Amino acid sequence: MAPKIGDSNCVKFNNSKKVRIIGKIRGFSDKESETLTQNSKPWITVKKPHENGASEKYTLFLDTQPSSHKDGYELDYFYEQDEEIGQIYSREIKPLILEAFDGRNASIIALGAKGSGKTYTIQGSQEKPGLAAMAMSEILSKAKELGKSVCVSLYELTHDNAYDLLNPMRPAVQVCVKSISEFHSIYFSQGSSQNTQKVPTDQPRNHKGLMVHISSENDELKPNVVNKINFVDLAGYEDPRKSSRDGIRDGITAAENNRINKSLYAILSVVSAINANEARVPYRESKLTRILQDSLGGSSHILLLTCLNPSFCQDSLSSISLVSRSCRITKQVLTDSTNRNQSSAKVKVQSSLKFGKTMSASLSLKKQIDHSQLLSGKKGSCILKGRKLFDEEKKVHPMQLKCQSEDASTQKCKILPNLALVVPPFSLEEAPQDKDISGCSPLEPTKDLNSQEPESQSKLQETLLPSPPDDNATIPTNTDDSSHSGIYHTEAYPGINSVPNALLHFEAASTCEENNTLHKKDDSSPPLSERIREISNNLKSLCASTPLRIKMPDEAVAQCSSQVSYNDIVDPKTPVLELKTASYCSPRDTFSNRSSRLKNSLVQEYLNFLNSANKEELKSLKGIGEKRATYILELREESPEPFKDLDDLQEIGLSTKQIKGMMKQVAGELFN
Ligand SMILES: Nc1ncnc2c1ncn2[C@@H]1O[C@H](COP(=O)(O)OP(=O)(O)OP(=O)(O)O)[C@@H](O)[C@H]1O
Repeated sequence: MAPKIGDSNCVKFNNSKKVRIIGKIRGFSDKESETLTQNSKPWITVKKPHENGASEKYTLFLDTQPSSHKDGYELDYFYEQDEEIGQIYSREIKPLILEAFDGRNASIIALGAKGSGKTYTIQGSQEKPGLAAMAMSEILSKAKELGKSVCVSLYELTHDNAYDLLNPMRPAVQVCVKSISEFHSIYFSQGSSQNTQKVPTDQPRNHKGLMVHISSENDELKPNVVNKINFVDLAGYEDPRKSSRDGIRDGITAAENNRINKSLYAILSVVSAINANEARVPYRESKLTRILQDSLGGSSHILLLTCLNPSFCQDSLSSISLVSRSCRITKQVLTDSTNRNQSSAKVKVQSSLKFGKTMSASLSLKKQIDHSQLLSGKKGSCILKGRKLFDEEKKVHPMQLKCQSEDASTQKCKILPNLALVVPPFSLEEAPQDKDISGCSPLEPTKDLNSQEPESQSKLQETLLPSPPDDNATIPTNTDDSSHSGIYHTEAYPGINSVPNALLHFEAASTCEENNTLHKKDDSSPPLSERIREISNNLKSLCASTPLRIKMPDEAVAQCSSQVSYNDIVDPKTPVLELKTASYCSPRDTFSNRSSRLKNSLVQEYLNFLNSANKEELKSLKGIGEKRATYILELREESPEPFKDLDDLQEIGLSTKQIKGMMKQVAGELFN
């Protein structure tokens, strides 16, 4: 029986804490209980806050955790094996229901290794309902009391395509639910009853979501306001390196596993960015994060529930490691990323000056940085590392320098117009017009996409996906403004008509990106020397190519010359890309532009190599011996691509001088 709202042990979310990360070790199944011996020892030890000194966190210690995590994994709360789902419900979910009726969206996301109890906890069964079913009971009775209506959507993400479980072949379905028995018949009979359909897939691992829409169509004061609570049962995390020789594990190919893991990393990157209050939240990196966007960003609350297997499980260890990083970053990582933003802005200013333009930019940020603390203390460096591992986009692109904070009025943010020779990432609206910079034509979806994107999916996405004007901004959820509510009407968001196209474009781009990743992950990746040769050849073709020039809109350039205040900021505009074959560029300029591009691609190849090479290949590099190679593999276990820029090599104990030396050697090999 679900507890009633009003219990005293509810967790109180507040505005500054949008993300709460909890853990649950699942109970033994009957079969497991039979095989337990008296000598079976728990593999997880938990330190509660009062045993943890000043920390308010729970710390988990797991058997065989890597030395890089000897301090354990921090979580906001931890539910023991014998604690019931009802306890999680009363403490964690009830406050979110109250908030949803108050206008705040919420996402409850369960992740963990395969068999860690995610489905049991989120969905459960008719006999033992999970969190979603318990919540529905409460939501329905509260909706009745307040005269609101409740609809649900059930979807599944397979091969990164979204299917509506209520009818995968038709446009997205929202089914109005009036009673809990009606809900049970929909929810617990997925794929078997006439109400629900089997998704046309052979995929045993997929993400499943329940989206509950609470709308106030009968409410005269706030008509058409919709708020959402999402329950997401993510596919189980599986270490990408544990596939069998033929690349298949549990019926899943290595490529598919990478794709699934990529969407898990994407959701953690989003949570991590929101947790750190970062200006850019990478919603666009997976379809799931797009679907959940308006229930993750803005004032929404996120509850990340990490499910753990009761017996030793390497995948559980890896998943807690991934999650703990999103949890730890709040304070230190904000300063770290802030620091990066600042230095990145400085670099851009300097490079602009080099190009002879006058610019001014400054960032006034809420949190001040104690850089020495970050770099000196061991913990600091560990946190720095953790953040780096999730920092998908190290350099803040000036076009993305949009300050977002709870108290915007106290902040000053300046847009730094861009003169760097970097083509900015396109926004969804701009995508179709933009030149393709990734090597894939945005207007030509891949064959795979054509074959796997039936019209019904686009329609589903049209309904499920919010259509924010900008990937960089989180969507505010405001009960007083229907345009910000869960359901996006085309009148409110004129851009929504372009979503299916834009989505295709997004997919095409991400498919390319994925192909690159797969290429990187390929065990048979060529050794560094071969890659260097490849770069050398690329250089030749690069030299033969047409120079790219980026033209700034006049008004933006004009703004550069004077100080810009927060209020003056105009929406950044994508610079016009011009292909000028006839324009004059001095040979020296051409040479330095091209050699700096060559340098960048060489560095990138080197990092790719570090992110994918095996131990022996790593040891063939100058400065990397047995110990460092092992540590690199350990880092890769925690994150698929731990090295995103050269500074990250400091994590493996290399000094700036050593890193330079390594790169010189690599570059020198080009001429051997
Ligand atoms: N608290 C619990 N008590 C007893 N049995 C449990 C508990 N939680 C999960 N189980 C059992 O453990 C098994 C795995 O659980 P479940 O299917 O929920 O895992 P999962 O994480 O969703 O797995 P997958 O990633 O494969 O979907 C099931 O047989 C389930 O009944």
